[in-house]
Amino acid sequence: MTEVLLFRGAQIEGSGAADILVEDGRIAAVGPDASRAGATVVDVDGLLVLPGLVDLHTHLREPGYEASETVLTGTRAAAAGGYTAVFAMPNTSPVADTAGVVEQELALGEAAGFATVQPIGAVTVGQKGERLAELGAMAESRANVRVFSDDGFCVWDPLIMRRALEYVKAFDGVIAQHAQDPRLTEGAQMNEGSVSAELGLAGWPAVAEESIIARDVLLAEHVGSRLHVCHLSTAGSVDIIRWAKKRGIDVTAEVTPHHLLLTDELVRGYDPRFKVNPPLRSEEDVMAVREGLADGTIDIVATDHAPHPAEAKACEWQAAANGMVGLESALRVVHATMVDTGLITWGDVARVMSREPARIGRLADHGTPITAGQPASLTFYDPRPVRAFGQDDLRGRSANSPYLGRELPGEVRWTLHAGVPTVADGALLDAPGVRA
Ligand SMILES: NC(=O)N[C@@H](CC(=O)O)C(=O)O
Repeated sequence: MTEVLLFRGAQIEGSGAADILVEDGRIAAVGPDASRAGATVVDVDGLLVLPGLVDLHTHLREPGYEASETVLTGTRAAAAGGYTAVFAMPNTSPVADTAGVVEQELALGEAAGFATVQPIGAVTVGQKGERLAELGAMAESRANVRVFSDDGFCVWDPLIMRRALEYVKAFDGVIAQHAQDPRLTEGAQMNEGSVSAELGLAGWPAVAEESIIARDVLLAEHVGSRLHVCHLSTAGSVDIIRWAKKRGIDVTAEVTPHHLLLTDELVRGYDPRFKVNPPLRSEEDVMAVREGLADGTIDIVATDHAPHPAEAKACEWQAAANGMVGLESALRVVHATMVDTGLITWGDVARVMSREPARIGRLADHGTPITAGQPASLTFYDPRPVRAFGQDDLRGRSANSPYLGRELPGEVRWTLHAGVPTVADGALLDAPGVRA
């Protein structure tokens, strides 16, 4: 028996303040006067309640790269950021390209208990892009995989991409493409533009992303399958997705918090914390991805949480690894860039950070409405404080955050994973449900 919790005075977007009673992993009642004898009462006056956040793009690094992150440390970081489910990218060692590895990943998530871990399977064996992995076996495994990606690498071969799109139709799967033409980005170090020209760093042109997206939406249309585009970062990519959706192509797209906020101007300081794939782009691109998210062209925000150990970043720019951690900061960055700017509402935040990622990934029990009978995976967020993002905010194993020292609004106060607190009163718990 878990604790019965009564949250008093939570703000639900569109319906004002309400009390939320949580019992046995579910929302037992919602209303102005929900109550239960013996319930622990929690005053959440002034806090917003959101469906628990769902990240469609997390690198958990285990198995194989435990110096960067483990399933336990990564899901603790997730909980701290208000997430109750993460989709784990397959670029582990071994690569998650068989039923055995995705089932191992699932079991590690269940053992950790901080968030639901839904494995993503690799599209090709070893993510080498040469032949299809056992997509069907991963789909039929206990991990019930529906999202497949070679993220970190592009499924560059158009015939393999076509076959993958065709294959996953049988079980309503989706191919999540890392859109990057490898030839056009050989040796690339940063966005190709005026800053790269000035700094003399090899450029990573927008067209390397856009040409793959253009090809893939046409392939998805041709075979009548479902495509998801990972971490879209350029104005041209937004235009292509807008065009494809208008045409009725079954495509969805994600943007990362960092591409909503940061630009390639930051590379001038040569601080490898700002080195990421795809690279930080121009101000014009940032404005275009914000607009794309606001008008529904871009469906979701996904973190691309990519932890790296200190030594992979404490070196000169060219030698540094690509990637930024993002789970702990994502909601605050979306708050700053999209809500405080008036581009979207909190109801939209629930859609782009919970409901739609769960729907795209076909994940049950997440992104559900905040009504009686639904699973109690919830995030209580205080939008009022504004403070600098600091080391204390980082709860995973790696510290490669681009936001350290930057003022950001908001604070996650409570995270409930299936009714069990993982964050209580602003503090990440040592073990789920164990409060001091
Ligand atoms: N997004 C990143 O910058 N890094 C990713 C993989 C990748 O997409 O290169 C990682 O796994 O580190």
